[in-house]
Formats: sequence, structure tokens, C-alpha cells
Amino acid sequence: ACIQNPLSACLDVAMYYMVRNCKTEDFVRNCCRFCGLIFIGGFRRAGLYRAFMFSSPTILVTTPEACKQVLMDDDTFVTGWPKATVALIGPKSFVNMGYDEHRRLRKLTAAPINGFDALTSYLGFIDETVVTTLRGWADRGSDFEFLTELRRMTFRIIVQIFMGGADERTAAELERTYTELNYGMRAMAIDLPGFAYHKAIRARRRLVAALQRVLDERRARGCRKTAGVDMMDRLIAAEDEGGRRLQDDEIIDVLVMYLNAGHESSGHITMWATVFLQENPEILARAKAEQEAIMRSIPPGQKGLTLRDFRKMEYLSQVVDETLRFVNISFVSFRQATRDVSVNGYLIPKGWKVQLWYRSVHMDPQVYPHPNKFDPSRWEGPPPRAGTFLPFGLGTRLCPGNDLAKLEISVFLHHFLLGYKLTRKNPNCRVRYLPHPRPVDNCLAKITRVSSSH
Ligand code: HEM
Repeated sequence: ACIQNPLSACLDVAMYYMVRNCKTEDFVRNCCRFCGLIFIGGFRRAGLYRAFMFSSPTILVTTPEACKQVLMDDDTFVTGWPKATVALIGPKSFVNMGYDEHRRLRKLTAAPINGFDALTSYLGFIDETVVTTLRGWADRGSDFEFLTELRRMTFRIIVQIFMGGADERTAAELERTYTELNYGMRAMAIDLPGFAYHKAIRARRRLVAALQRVLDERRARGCRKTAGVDMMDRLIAAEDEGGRRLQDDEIIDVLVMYLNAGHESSGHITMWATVFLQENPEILARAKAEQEAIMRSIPPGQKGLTLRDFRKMEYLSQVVDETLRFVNISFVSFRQATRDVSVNGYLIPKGWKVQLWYRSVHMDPQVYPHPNKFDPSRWEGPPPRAGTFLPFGLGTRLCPGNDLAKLEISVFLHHFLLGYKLTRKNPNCRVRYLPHPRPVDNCLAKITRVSSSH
């Protein structure tokens, strides 16, 4: 992992400092002491650092301007995920796809997820799922892993959108397999028994086999063409200009990627937003008052929430944005330079990897004063300057599920605020930062009903 001492635990040390909410300078100082990584830019605000990570010479990009330049230039920067990640997500998924194929499949799959019509069609299911889930937790009356259950809930939603649903047992089993896949995603790529990466590779094999079974059944039964079409139907029916259809392994890799991306981050952010609300009574009171006002404005005959109600959740949207900034669930993206290019006055050589460190942007005191304070009110006023808020990335690879994610999280918080309370068993529980920030007890907690109408 390290230029000077390939056997050192340099990468672990690097990751340890970088994934915490610490300043890049602290990381550089500590990392250099441990293993002598070489950095350009030093302690000036160059925002670019040179390192050797995941077996490749790499430039770390940490300022809004430089991130924007890289993310908006598709000719010069192509996707550049580490081989180990590609092996887990799928060599035929977006993480490893050329420009044209990516554009085609992205167009096919993104429109049915985001946008007014798509979100309207999913809202009823999301609303019902959230209401039933919260009731079930409150009826339990005992502690449970809040994060684990939230991940199951967001997984049920994404499976409904992509595969027209799955029964409770299959969904829980698949979600457990995804958890194993995820734990190996940012682990050292050691494919030996006992290591997280090895377990993740095996989890991927199980996922591929499960999705192949569903695909076989779907092909045998015939795809739906009109009512009830889901993403699997769309992928099976898709043809390029030459009339070529997608092979099973291509469909499966796109599904493995979407089902993973479509529930992990949303589940984590929902958990953190709930925790932050519960820990900050003033913020909770203001968010709750807004939801109560929305409830009062709903006409008597209306069943469930509408997108119009969701659009009125202005303060809640600030809470969600602040959670996205503060937690940095997707803290880094990977690209590769296709030619020599100058960024911020420094040369990035052709073939070098480029890592975009969103966390550094979101925790930069020059962009966000007092970055370690959870303060939703910082989102009042005009929208942030381009490149300064990148929880969903930017450019042609901007997260296609961004609106869906915000909708799911907001619907959950709406019902939580109106009727429930979270009591954590270990409120000071240690946080683990890889693969995503989470309390090591997976947020062991109890949900109690505080309003008789829920
Ligand atoms: C809070 C929730 C979420 C966060 C923070 C998040 C974050 C991100 C980020 C930062 C990227 C850009 C990666 C890059 O530039 O290489 C991305 C890509 C992606 N996300 Fe999300 N995401 C979330 C939810 C979702 C959901 C709900 C879905 C699916 C419905 C989804 C599907 C994807 C896919 C397929 C990509 C790859 C896009 C491409 O390469 O064109 N994400 N996400």
C-alpha cells in the first residue's frame, strides 16, 4: 500500500485519518510520520495531495473548485474505482463502464427512479412501509439494532422498485448478504478465509445466484410491457441502436449495483438524522412544528402524503442536507486521468488515479464555518456554491437516486417526528468509519410511541 514500505499498514493508517472528520493537514502530518507518503501541495491550500493507494499512483483532490473541475470533465477523467471494488460491485456495472454504454444504461435506468412521475408512483408504497415499520418497532417494546432494521426497510423499498418486491424472508436474507458485501467494500483486498474481503466475494456470488434465479423466472414468465413494469423488465427489454439486448451478466451487475447503492446510504442517513434530531431538542421541536403544520394543511379526504406535502418540508430538508454534509456517507469517489492535465496549477499525469475527497470539502471551515457543529440553519438562504456540497457527487455520474433518497428519508422523519421517540441503549457508543460511519452497536435502541394517533 505504500511507496516506501509496501508491507506497512499505511493504507489503514491513511484511511483511519481521512475517514474521520479531521482536517486533511492532520492526516498528512500523521500519515507522513507513519509511512512517508509523498504529498504535493504540502500545507498550503493547494487541495491536491499525491499518494500511492490501492496499488496506484493517486492524486487526492480536496477543494470544491478542483472537485468540480474533475467531475465535470468526462473526456479527461473516466471512472477509476479500485479493482477490488469493481470485482465486488460487478465488472459490467456503472463503476467499470465506458462513456457510451454508461450514458445509454443511465438514461434507461435513471428516469424511472427520479422525477415527478416516478416519485409520485413510489410515494404511496414508501409511506405505507414507513408507517407499518415504525408501528412494528414500537409494538416490540424492546431494544433492537435501529440501523440494521432501517437498512432492511430501505432495502424493501428498493427491491419493490427494481424487482416488483420480494417476500419478507427473501428480502431479509438478501439484505444480510448485502451487509457482508459492504463490509468488504473498503477492506484490504485479501481473498483469504477470515478476511472481510473474502466474505464479501462469497456474498457477491450468492447475490449473483439469487438474481439469476429471479431473472430466469422472469424470462420464463415473460416481461410485463405496460402496467407494473419494474426495472428488471426494462433492462430485459432494452435494445441498443443495433438491436442488441443486454446479457444476463450485464443485467445482474447493474442490479447488484443499484440494489446496493439504493439502500445502504439512505438507511445510514435516516439513522443519523433521527439520532441528531433526538439529540438536539431545539432542532427537533422546530422540525416537529413544521410537520404538524403540514398535517393541518392536508385536506380531510387525503390518504397518506403527497409530493406537494413533501415540497413543503423546508426545514426538514435542511436537516437532511446538514446530515448529508456532516456524516459524509459517500466520502470519496474514484476517477482516472486519460491525459496529462493541470488542476489548480499542478500536473496530474495521464493514467493516474484521482480520488475526490468529499469529506474534506464538507468539513472545510472556509466553506462551512464551525464544520463540526450540526447546524441545519446554515442551509437557510441561497443554495450552496457549485462544488461545495457534493453528497451525491456531480456531473454525468451524479447519483441517480438523490431525489428518491431524500424522499424516503423525509417520509421516515415526518412520521417519526409526529409520533415516536428514540432511546439509545449506548448513546456514547464508539463510531466506526469504514465502510460507512456507524455506531459499532448498529444503534441499539428502543422506539416508543409518543402520540396516540400513530
Ligand atoms: C443518501 C443516499 C445516497 C447517497 C449519499 C448517495 C451518494 C452517491 C454518490 C456520491 C454517487 C456518485 C459516485 C461517483 O461520482 O462516482 C452516487 C452514485 C450512484 N448512486 Fe447514489 N447515493 C444515495 C442513494 C442512492 C439511491 C437511493 C440509489 C438508487 C435508487 C442510488 C444509486 C446510485 C447509482 C446507480 C450510482 C452510480 C451512478 C453512475 O455512475 O452513473 N444512490 N451515489
